[in-house]
Amino acid sequence: MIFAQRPTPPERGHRGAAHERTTDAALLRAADVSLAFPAAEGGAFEVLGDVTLTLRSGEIVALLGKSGSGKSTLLRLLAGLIEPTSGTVSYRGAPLSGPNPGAAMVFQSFALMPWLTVRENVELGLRSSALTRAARRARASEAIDAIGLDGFESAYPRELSGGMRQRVGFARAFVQHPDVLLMDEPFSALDVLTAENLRGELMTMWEAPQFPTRSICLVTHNIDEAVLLADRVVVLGGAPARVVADVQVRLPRPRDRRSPTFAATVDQLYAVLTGRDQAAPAPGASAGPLTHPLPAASVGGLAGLIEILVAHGGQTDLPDLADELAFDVDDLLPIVDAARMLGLLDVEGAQAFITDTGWAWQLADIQDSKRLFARLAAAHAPLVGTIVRALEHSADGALRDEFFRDLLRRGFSGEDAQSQLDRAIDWGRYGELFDYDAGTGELVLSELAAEISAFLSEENGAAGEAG
Ligand SMILES: Nc1ncnc2c1ncn2[C@@H]1O[C@H](COP(=O)(O)OP(=O)(O)OP(=O)(O)O)[C@@H](O)[C@H]1O
Repeated sequence: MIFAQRPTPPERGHRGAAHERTTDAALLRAADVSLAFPAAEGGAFEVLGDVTLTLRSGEIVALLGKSGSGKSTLLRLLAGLIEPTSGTVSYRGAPLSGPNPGAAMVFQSFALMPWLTVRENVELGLRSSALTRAARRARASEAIDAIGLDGFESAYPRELSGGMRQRVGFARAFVQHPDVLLMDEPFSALDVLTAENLRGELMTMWEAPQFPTRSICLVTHNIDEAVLLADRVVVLGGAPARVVADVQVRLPRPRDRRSPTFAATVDQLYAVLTGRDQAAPAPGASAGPLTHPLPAASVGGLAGLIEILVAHGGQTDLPDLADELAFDVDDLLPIVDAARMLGLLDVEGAQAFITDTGWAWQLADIQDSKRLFARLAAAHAPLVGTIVRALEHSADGALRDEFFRDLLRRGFSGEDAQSQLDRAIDWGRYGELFDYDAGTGELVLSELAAEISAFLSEENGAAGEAG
């Protein structure tokens, strides 16, 4: 590794090995930052709410959270690529007013220019520096060697494998000798072995005394990766997102996935990600379609999860289950959240249990299971309940999908609004609460919905009297 052999670039000064360079010095700090994007139909879509995060010299911080929790948005704020709606982001004590001068980014998609060679892509990292052409070339060669791309300087991205392309992405960041390296899911587009290899190489560089970067912030949705690489795992959750946990990983490097502490830390993070404040509201809690989105799960996915739990005797450890199914946390958690939202499943720590309702759903015949699902969806899935009520109050029990899409676009981006509606239609149709004609875009109330509504209002009335 070149960074392990060459002297430190003069402008950065010398540092000790990674474990010796940990200090309390704040390199990069987001203080009480909030960020709202304009919603598709006016209004604002609040992604981050009062998030505070400090990156200190000598540490690797992983940002973990479910899909859409605002991890990439926070990383872009730290990079100075977007401005917070409120709060400040400062680098070495100075508030940012544009791209962060001390940070370089690595992207999931590699973000290479297809018409430029490897060397030219790497030199792009220095396009705004005052270095001479010769100095740029020398720095590019150093970065290319460091990441094992020597011999490929004149190749074009299309000639390279995914792993080699991401090496170019790394070299384009390293060439800047960044104080802080910001990485947005850098390994998730690579195959398992390539990703593992590149993670190992990054850690070897990080441990080398001459590696110029003092702090790394890594966005990931992979708990295992976070525990493998980070000194601290910061979990984002909620809507708008805030920091729901900040977990120290006290394991020596290189880390052993088989160590009990590794497994215990993974379990702890699973418990945070599936915790009450992370998931949908408790059944019965008041919640709306904009504040409590439907988790990304199909009815088939829900049924599959419950069946798997039944095969495990009704209870399982979620990290073990994810391993067994070769699933990422991102694949499993939305289904777990949806099952909890509907009251089919309960989670304590990293353990998931089927509830009595879950057993009843699993054991019922097809018609009864549809009825039960309809009742659960109408009562506990806010958007499904809203659609049923809106159809009931329409003149002929029918409404165009545009009506709901417009409502959702007050709180979500256009794409997210559409996926929320698709999910609600999937759930509602399965439960035969309403039908949907994709050709005309019309949602039509079914007779069952009226029956269920009457049942639910009776139930609510009884609960009100009891309360
Ligand atoms: N430029 C934008 N305009 C409007 N909405 C946006 C924009 N960028 C992101 N969002 C929305 O903000 C939310 C958070 O997105 P972000 O990409 O930060 O989440 P994430 O946690 O990184 O998700 P993932 O793991 O799926 O990449 C999402 O709902 C996304 O649709």
